[in-house]
Amino acid sequence: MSAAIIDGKAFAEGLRARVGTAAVGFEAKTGRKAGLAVVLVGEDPASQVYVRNKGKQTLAAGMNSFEHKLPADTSEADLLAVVEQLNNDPAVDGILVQLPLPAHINEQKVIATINPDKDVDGFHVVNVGRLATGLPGFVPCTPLGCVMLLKDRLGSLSGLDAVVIGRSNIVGKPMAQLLIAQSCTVTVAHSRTKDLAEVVRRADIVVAAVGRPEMVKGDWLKPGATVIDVGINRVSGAEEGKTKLVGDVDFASAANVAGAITPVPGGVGPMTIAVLLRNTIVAAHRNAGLPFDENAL
Ligand SMILES: NC(=O)C1=CN([C@@H]2O[C@H](COP(=O)(O)OP(=O)(O)OC[C@H]3O[C@@H](n4cnc5c(N)ncnc54)[C@H](OP(=O)(O)O)[C@@H]3O)[C@@H](O)[C@H]2O)C=CC1
Ligand SMILES: Nc1nc(=O)c2c([nH]1)NC[C@@H]1CN(c3ccc(C(=O)N[C@@H](CCC(=O)O)C(=O)O)cc3)C=[N+]21
Repeated sequence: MSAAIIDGKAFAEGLRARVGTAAVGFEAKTGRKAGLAVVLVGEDPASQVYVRNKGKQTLAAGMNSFEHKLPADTSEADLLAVVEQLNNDPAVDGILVQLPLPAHINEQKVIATINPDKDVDGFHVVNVGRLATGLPGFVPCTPLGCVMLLKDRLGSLSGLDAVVIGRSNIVGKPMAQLLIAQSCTVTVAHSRTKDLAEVVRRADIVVAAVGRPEMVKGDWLKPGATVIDVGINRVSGAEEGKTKLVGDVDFASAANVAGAITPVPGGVGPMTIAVLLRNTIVAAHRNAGLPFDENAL
């Protein structure tokens, strides 16, 4: 193995500590804690773990955590009413509705109901538009976390060739927007891309957000490339009956060719939660009309 390991877990710890300091300052100025509301519909075990981790880390950063767990058969109208109530609650600065939602609920309708100024996930069309046009708004947590790791590692990204594999609204597309804003030359690959390995071989920066365990192999990479593995795939482990997490990149072969690579777990995942807390403290200050230098976080 020759690649440096990009320690997302350590970077996320530092970011959460800085958010915690800002949260103390917010409470001193306003007399109340910043608050994040997380809404979970249904009992998907993985989602329950994420929501529990978010709640714990929110409290640890000195903010209030409001968890709304609704049964899987909750109607769309009832969910929209919960979102409206959170929009109108002055103790709530950020709202996250855990995705995916059960099939009978229209996700776009739910996202459209969230007040864009409390949309700490950055999924509302208003925030998507703000990102695309370079206006201040909220940027989706996972891609913003990826850019933070890239800038920490590489400094300026200007002029670098970046390939994003995946074009989802929550990772691939906002990732491409952020890399354009960093002056990368960006290629977005997806399931219809011809000769993906050749496309990836051109890249100085590879971001894999596919959802296919260990798909990207070491011999697809330009030597020295920086590899950000967004994938979270639970697969059967070495021991009978046990599972483990792997990314979308075949870590063992990629680490022989890449210059630097994020591990799974311990890479992008912890950054996602830390950026969620960051977005929440930013939302709290903005909505209270308080000045705040978010670039200092
Ligand atoms: N670490 C974290 O914090 C987070 C991790 N994730 C993880 O990231 C991964 C991606 O998530 P998400 O974006 O929501 O997934 P989606 O399923 O929404 O999107 C997957 C994308 O990958 C593309 N794709 C699928 N198969 C191939 C293939 N064989 N070759 C090239 N492209 C392909 C799809 O192409 P097409 O559009 O043509 O169908 C699509 O654009 C998942 O593993 C997910 O668990 C997600 C969010 C946060
Ligand atoms: N509205 C919404 N916003 C999201 O941001 C959102 C979502 N819905 N739905 C699901 C995905 C996925 N996601 C992750 C968050 C943390 C880890 C994480 O902490 N991962 C740890 C490991 C966790 C474990 O061991 O299971 C790691 O990679 O080290 C992973 C994935 C956020 N998502």
